Amino acid sequence: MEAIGVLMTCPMSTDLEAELDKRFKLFRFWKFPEQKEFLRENSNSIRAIVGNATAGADASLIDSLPKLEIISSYSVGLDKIDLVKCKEKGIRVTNTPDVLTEDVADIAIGLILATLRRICESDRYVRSGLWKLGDFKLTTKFSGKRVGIAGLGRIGSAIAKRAEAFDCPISYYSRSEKPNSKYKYHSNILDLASNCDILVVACPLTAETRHIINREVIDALGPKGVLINIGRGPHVDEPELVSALVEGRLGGAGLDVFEHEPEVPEQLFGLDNVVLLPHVGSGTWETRKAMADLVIGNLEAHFLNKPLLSPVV
Ligand SMILES: O=C(O)C(=O)CO
Repeated sequence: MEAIGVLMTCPMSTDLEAELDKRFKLFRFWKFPEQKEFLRENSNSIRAIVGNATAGADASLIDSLPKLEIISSYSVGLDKIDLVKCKEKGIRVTNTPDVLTEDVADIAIGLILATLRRICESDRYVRSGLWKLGDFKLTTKFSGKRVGIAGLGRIGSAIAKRAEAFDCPISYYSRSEKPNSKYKYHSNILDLASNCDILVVACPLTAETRHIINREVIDALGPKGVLINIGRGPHVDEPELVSALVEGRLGGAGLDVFEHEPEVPEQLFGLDNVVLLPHVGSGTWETRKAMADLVIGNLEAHFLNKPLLSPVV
């Protein structure tokens, strides 16, 4: 397979790069400042793309690669890939489901605890020597709080399972009710937000779910409510979120993703009721290795004419 050209869209894992280098002819797209010229020269040798949650494959990249057969994404989310175009052109698409579910659900619970119990602020309190001047302020209990989940897929369900261990009543919103779920279903996000203390965004980003967390939803969650986002930044109308937090109309937020990441609104930096993470939901050695194995496994399966391991298209 050494002659098969694989285009990696951005830096994502040096281990994955090394493994791809061993098996394929790997092109590192980000190393070519003149990308148009690069594509003119190399488009006929590229048969696969490896993308991720930062850089996938839009219609123009797909159209510029006449020999493209498969996009193997180093992510579960597919919002950076033009799936309609792939279907039209018969290009296969794979992602990395399941292997990252536990890590992302763990980080959601971590964000809830860090936000309610002010773990990051407490840490800063100790480091800065303030403890010697007096005890830290009281914080908010997590156990027993009503947890609402937008999107009860693999990750949403894993978050629900974890929150159950904290004795939290769980409810959820999704496009349709899950027939076998024991959790309370709300057919719209506004009802969910009005009936929970902590709202967790765990759905895929689509045209339908873009800005699903808007001003109305934030106001329904209210000054004691907390928003947790481990989905995608564009699920949230970010300027509305920032103004609600600054004005005290929302109780707090724990965010792993941002609308224009890695740009983060600076108004958030001064707020102690907000915990900010640099999109690290799946960022453990164990999970990233499993994701890399899946990316390679899918490419090898495709080029050996075997069934794909995690096909989407
Ligand atoms: O896999 C994804 O889509 C991620 O965002 C990982 O955190």
